[in-house]
Amino acid sequence: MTTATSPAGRRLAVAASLARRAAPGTLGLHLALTLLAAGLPVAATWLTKLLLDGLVGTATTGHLLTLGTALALTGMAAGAQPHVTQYLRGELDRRIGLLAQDEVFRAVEGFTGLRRFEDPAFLDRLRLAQRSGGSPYANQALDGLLGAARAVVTVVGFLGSLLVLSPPMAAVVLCAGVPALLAQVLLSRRRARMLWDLGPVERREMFYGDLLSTVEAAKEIRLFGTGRFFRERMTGEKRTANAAKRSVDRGEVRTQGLLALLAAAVSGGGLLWAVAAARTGALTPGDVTVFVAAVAGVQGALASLAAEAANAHQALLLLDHHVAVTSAGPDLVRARGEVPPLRSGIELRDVWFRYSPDHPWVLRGVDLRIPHGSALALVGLNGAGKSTLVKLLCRFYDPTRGAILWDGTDLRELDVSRLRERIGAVFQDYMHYDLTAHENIALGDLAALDDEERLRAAAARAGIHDRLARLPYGYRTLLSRMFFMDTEKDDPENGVLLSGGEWQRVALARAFLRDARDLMILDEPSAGLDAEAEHEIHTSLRHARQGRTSLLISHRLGAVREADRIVVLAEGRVAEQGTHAALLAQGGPYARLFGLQAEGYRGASDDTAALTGGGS
Ligand SMILES: Nc1ncnc2c1ncn2[C@@H]1O[C@H](COP(=O)(O)OP(=O)(O)OP(=O)(O)O)[C@@H](O)[C@H]1O
Repeated sequence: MTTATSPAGRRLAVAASLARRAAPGTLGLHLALTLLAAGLPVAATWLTKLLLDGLVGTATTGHLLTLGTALALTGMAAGAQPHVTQYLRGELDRRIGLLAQDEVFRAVEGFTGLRRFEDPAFLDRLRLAQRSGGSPYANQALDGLLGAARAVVTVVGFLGSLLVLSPPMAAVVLCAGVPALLAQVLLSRRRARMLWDLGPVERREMFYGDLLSTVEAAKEIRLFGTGRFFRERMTGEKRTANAAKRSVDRGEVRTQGLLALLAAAVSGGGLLWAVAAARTGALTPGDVTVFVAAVAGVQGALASLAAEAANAHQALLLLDHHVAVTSAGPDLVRARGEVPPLRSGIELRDVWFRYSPDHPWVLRGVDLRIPHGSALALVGLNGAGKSTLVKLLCRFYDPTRGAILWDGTDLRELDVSRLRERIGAVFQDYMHYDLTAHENIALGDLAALDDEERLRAAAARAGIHDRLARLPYGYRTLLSRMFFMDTEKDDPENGVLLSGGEWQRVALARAFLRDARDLMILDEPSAGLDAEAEHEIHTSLRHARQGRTSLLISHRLGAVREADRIVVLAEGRVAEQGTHAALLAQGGPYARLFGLQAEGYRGASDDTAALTGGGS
C-alpha cells in the first residue's frame, strides 16, 4: 500500500497517467493554452512600453498601428483564454473524475471479503478516495502544476524585463517571493494532514446526519425523543471539524497577510525608485510602465506559483488515498481453482475464527459435515456464531485456524466468484434496494433481469406475487420513496413502501431465483413473517430444499424439526447434533430450548381453550 510518504514523483506519475488515460486530447490542449497564456501579460507589457515610447518618440503611424493591433489582439487572447481554460479544466475534471471513480469502485468490487469494510482507517481512505470522483485530485494536482508552470513562465518573462531595467530591484522582488513559496508548501502539508485527521470526525457527523434524516430511525428518534441528543452530537462533531479548519485557516491568514505586507512594501519602494529614475531621465515613460507591471507581475506570479504549487502538493497528498485504495489488492488470498458441482458435501474441519486478533474467539474448533443433498439446520442462542459460520461458508472471511472443504478441497484453493455462483442465500440482514420490485428480485440472478416469467415464478413461491402485481406500476414500481423515477416525476403514487414481512418475501423471491444452486443458505428466512406466512414459506422452502444441500438457521425450532440433521452451536462449538427426535430423546440443550418454546405455545393453546370454554 502506498503511504503519505511516497515520493512526489510517483504521485505525479499517477496523476499524469490518470489524465492521459482519461482525456489525452483535452490535456494536450489545456497544456498548450496554459503555456501560451503565461506569455500574454509579458507580451502586453512590452507592447504597451513600445507603444508609449513610440508615441512620445518618433515612430511612424504604420509602426504605431502595428503595435496597437498587436496589443489589441493580445488583449483579446487574454480575454478569451480564461473561459476556454475553464471549460477545458471542467472537461478534464469530468473525465478524470469518471475514470478515478470507476477505478476506486472497481478496486472495491475486487475486495472479495468483508474485512476492509470493517476497518475504520480503510473506510476513511475510501471516503477520501471517493471524493476524487467529484473533484479529481489528479486534475487538481495537474492543474496546480500547470498553474505553477504558467507562473514560472510569467516570472521569467517579467524578471527578464526587470533585469533590463534594474538588476538589484529584480533580486529584491525575487527574494520577497521565495518565502511565500515555502510558506504555501508548509501550509498545504498542514491542510492535508488536517483533512486526514478529520476523517473519523466527519464520518461520525455524516452518520448522525443520516440517522436524523432516514425513515428507519425516525420512529425511535421521535418516540424516545432522541432527536436533540443526536443533533447535538452531530453539531459537536461539526464544531470539532470547524475548529480544526479554523485553526488552519487562521494560520494561513496570518502567514499570507505578512507576506502580502512584504510584497506591498517592495512594490511601494520600487515605485518610488522608478519615479525618481524617470525624473532624472534614466527611465522612459514606457520603462516605468514595464517596471510597474513587472513588479506587480512577478509578485502576482510568485504568489500564484506558491498557491498553485501548494494546491498541487495538497492534491498529490490526497491522491495517495486513491492510490492506496486502487492498489490495495485482494483482501483474501486469490485462487483460480475450478468449483465443480457439489458431489460429496461440505466439511468444516476444526474451524476456529475471530474477527481480528483483538476480538474474542467466535468459533472454537467447529467440526461439521453437510452431506450433499441433505438439509442441515443450525440453532443456538444469540451470539453463538451461526451467522459467522455462514459468512465463512460464503468465504467472506477465511477461518483463523482449520479449514472448510468443498468436496474435500479447501475453499481457499477455489475461485471465490465461482464458489459464490454455486451458493444461494437469504441473509439475516438482507438488503432493501431502493429500486423497482422487478430489480429487487432480479438482483438474485442478473441473468433473469429480462425474464419476467422467472421473476414472477420466484415471487409467487415467496407468496408476494399478488401484492407486487397490484402495485401502481406492477413489478416496475419503485420500492422506495427516496427518489423519483424519470418516468414517474409527476405521479403522486410514485414509490411504494412495503411492510417488513413483505420485504422479507421479496428477499426470499430473490433467493428463490438462485435455488438451483448447489448450496442454499437460509439465515432466519421467516423471522418477520406472520404464523400463516411462516408455515406457507417453510413448506415452499422444504420443496426448494428437496434433494438439495441446504443450511437453515432459525430460532423457531418448529421450523427446523424436519431438517435431516440439527446442529446446536454453543459458545463457538458444536454442542450436539442429530435429528429432532434424537435430540429430544437426548434431553440436552436442544430439548431444553424446544421445551421452552413448546411451553409458550402450550400456554397459548390453553388460553385459547379457556377463551372458547374448553380445556381446564
Ligand atoms: N463483523 C464483526 N466484527 C466483530 N465481531 C462480530 C462481527 N460480527 C459478529 N461479531 C460477533 O461474533 C459473535 C457471533 O455473532 P453471530 O452473528 O455469528 O451470532 P449468531 O449466532 O448468528 O447470533 P444471532 O442469533 O443473534 O443472530 C457475536 O458476539 C458478535 O458480536
